[in-house]
Amino acid sequence: MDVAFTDVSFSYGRKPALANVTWEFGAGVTGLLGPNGAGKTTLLSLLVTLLRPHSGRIAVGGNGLEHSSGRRAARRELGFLPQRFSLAPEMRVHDTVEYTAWVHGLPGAECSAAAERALREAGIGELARARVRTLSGGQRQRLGLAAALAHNPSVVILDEPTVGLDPGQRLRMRERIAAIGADRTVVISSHLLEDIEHLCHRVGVLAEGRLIFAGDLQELNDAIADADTGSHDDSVTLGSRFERAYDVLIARLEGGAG
Ligand SMILES: Nc1ncnc2c1ncn2[C@@H]1O[C@H](COP(=O)(O)OP(=O)(O)OP(=O)(O)O)[C@@H](O)[C@H]1O
Repeated sequence: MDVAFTDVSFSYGRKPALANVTWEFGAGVTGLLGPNGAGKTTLLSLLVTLLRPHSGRIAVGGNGLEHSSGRRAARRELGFLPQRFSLAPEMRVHDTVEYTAWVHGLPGAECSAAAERALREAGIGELARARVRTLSGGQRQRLGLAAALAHNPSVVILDEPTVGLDPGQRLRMRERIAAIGADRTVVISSHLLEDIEHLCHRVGVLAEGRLIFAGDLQELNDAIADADTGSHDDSVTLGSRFERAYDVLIARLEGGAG
């Protein structure tokens, strides 16, 4: 299912957070990169209809979010894992996701099976009977992912899903996201390139509310290599070069765009 932003702007009061963003992506895993404060959460919040653009248009599978009927139709297709979410510690894992499926409007008789499917997809099927309070940080995060998948959405939005995870948990989360992206549209935000370079073939880069790059990973790699050292040294990870080259990259891409 395709997602399209057309000339979208948003401000918090008088403070601009997104300016004239035009960006489209479809099936597979798309990365949204940018430093803290770049506008990633704002862009994702607009996509999941928590915020409304001040100008421009967003469409999910052809449903324009400017109309209430379009927002209703889009919400059925959207699953969201926010950066921060709370869980009821005494609830069991399965019941947590079953409840989320019900909140999303699934018929009561289908919610238990939907929870089982979502937990399997998130890679924590074996924890269905566990109490939430007994889960590790990585397991909690995958429970959040299962909750986002409870109503089997076509578009899955993950806001910094690997923040605070140790390397092993990060890897398991990455594997689940890759599998989920095999037959859905997934967008994942991060301020680090490390996960994105393993997961995404398409990338958008936000800086100070503007989309300064949209393209495939190879194009980004080339732009970073040029900005960083002027050479293409494959022995250094793209992530570490991205960190070093970020300011130069922004200046070059802005220069190129202007
Ligand atoms: N509720 C709010 N009220 C006022 N300003 C806000 C609010 N939320 C975000 N901002 C500002 O809007 C800009 C974009 O913030 P946003 O959270 O979208 O960025 P981000 O890229 O997701 O950053 P982070 O990685 O730190 O979450 C920042 O300058 C931020 O300070």
